[in-house]
Amino acid sequence: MTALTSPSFRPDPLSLRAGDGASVHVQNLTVKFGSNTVLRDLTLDVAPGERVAVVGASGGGKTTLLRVLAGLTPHSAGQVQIRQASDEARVRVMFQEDRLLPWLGALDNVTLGLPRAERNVGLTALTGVGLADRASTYPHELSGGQRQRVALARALAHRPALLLLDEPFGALDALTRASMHTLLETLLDDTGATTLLVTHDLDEALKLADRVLLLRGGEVAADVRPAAPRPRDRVALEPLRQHLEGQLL
Ligand SMILES: Nc1ncnc2c1ncn2[C@@H]1O[C@H](COP(=O)(O)OP(=O)(O)OP(=O)(O)O)[C@@H](O)[C@H]1O
Repeated sequence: MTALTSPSFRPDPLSLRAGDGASVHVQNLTVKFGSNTVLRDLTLDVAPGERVAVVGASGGGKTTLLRVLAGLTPHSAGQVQIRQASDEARVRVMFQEDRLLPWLGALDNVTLGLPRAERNVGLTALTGVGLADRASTYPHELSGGQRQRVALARALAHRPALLLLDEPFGALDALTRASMHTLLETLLDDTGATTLLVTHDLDEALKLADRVLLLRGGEVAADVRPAAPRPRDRVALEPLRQHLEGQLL
């Protein structure tokens, strides 16, 4: 029985905090689709609260890694453990498409699947993404950026210990994406969730992550930690960006 589901539990309406972020332990992970080996003997440890960006050429296995962590894709060999010290680790995924239900308003989309006792967190999350005044607005009445903010609120309202983001801003224009970066940084500081972000955008990776993992041929080709503190200065990161870019080609 987790503390979150006990009848006496009253979530703090001002907090989206996940508790401790989850730790992720992946050992000798292999994923094959038929004769295609997509992840090959991959070993990875992620510490609680760490933010990892996963980059790499198209088809390199980034989404597959995320889907294995989310329990959506079975693995062929190896071990995957997701642990949270104080609770059962909750895992949420956010995709490039918002995947909102068109017949539900924003708040109902955010609270869908939440236990009744936790529904008030939905409004906190919607407030966190700046859309409290659009609670009853339907997805088709929102812009693409606003829909992704609702999708982010939905992920955060579940207070995940592990947040998996698969190209969440890939379909947004550059300005909206930049404002989503700022928003995500603030919200992640609030939640403490361990985060894996799959992205094609090296600048996004270097701006948001504590650690950048480059996948190539189903293996970890680079695992680097930008030394600069956040918020990061683009100029200071340029040598590291060029180094990673060289390995992406
Ligand atoms: N369900 C599946 N069945 C068969 N093959 C699959 C399946 N899912 C992924 N693959 C294959 O696995 C490989 C890796 O795909 P994956 O989506 O993980 O790569 P990616 O690095 O996320 O690529 P992109 O950057 O283009 O999104 C590809 O060759 C893809 O065709």
